[in-house]
Amino acid sequence: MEKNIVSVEHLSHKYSKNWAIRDINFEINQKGVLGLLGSNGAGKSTTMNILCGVLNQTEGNVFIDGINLREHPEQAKQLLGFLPQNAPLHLDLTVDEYLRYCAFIRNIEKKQIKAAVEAAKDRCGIAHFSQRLISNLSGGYRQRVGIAQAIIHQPKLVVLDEPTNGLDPIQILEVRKLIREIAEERSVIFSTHILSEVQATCNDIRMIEGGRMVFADTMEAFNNYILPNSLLVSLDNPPALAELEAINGVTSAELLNDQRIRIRFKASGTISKKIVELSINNGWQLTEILLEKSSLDEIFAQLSNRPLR
Ligand SMILES: Nc1ncnc2c1ncn2[C@@H]1O[C@H](COP(=O)(O)OP(=O)(O)OP(=O)(O)O)[C@@H](O)[C@H]1O
Repeated sequence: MEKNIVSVEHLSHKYSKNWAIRDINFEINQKGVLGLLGSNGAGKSTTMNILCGVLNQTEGNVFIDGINLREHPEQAKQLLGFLPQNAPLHLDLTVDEYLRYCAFIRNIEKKQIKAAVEAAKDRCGIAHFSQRLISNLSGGYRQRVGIAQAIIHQPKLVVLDEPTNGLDPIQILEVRKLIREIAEERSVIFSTHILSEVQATCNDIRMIEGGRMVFADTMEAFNNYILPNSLLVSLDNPPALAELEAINGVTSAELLNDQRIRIRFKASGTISKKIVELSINNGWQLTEILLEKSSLDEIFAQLSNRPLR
């Protein structure tokens, strides 16, 4: 069986007196994209910084390809590339100068630096900007340069902290595509507070809220978990709530005002159809029907109260 590229065991960190993360545990496979989702202040950057050896944890262990990061930092860090939230770019250097410098500090042999720089530029689609000053690149291209420095030494794991922050919608799509491409050859973990970002890019998801892990599973399991389970209906001639609650699959009906009702139901795709049919047959005069989607805050609240698998 393949070894996990990352194992995080009982990780906790405290800044002065306050715990930022508590008892975080997860593992990452050798390939694919893992999304670390959490609202602002949830503990994503703290986790990422520890994972990359930039911050020393208060408790727990991180293993990169089986190597204890704290005990053997140099060996473990050779296996990973990191793009922090604020990309460590030197704006007054050209793309080539900067990447050559990154290759040098990554201890790539002198005679292999040119090839490493070319390969990273090709992978990230920036070869045509080799001689351009980084200060003259757009946000999306700067981020590509940031990703290029993270993969210049061909690491097995790439860690990206909020890599699409501050980009425009087209740049976001391009950076997401690049992330998926570089994950074909290695494992990528990236953090974000945007749910749709994880849904669009990741195979697996880990959610942190209030410093604790509240969800750890595949993207598919997550999407099934957050399927809508309530409907808002407006009826000009509504029946008694008990009549709605008697419909097979409905778990509750709540009157919001004279005509608006929230109907909660067990996972099933047929409830809306049934309500429309019953409205026609019974003269309830349906004027509006919509599936309610949970907000990210609601999802976090639900998940925080749910035991981890
Ligand atoms: N250097 C620090 N000193 C003290 N407290 C800190 C420090 N860095 C982070 N914190 C606190 O730790 C908690 C977790 O912060 P962290 O930056 O890890 O969260 P995050 O999920 O990355 O948030 P964001 O998306 O806003 O960057 C927050 O309450 C934050 O205020």
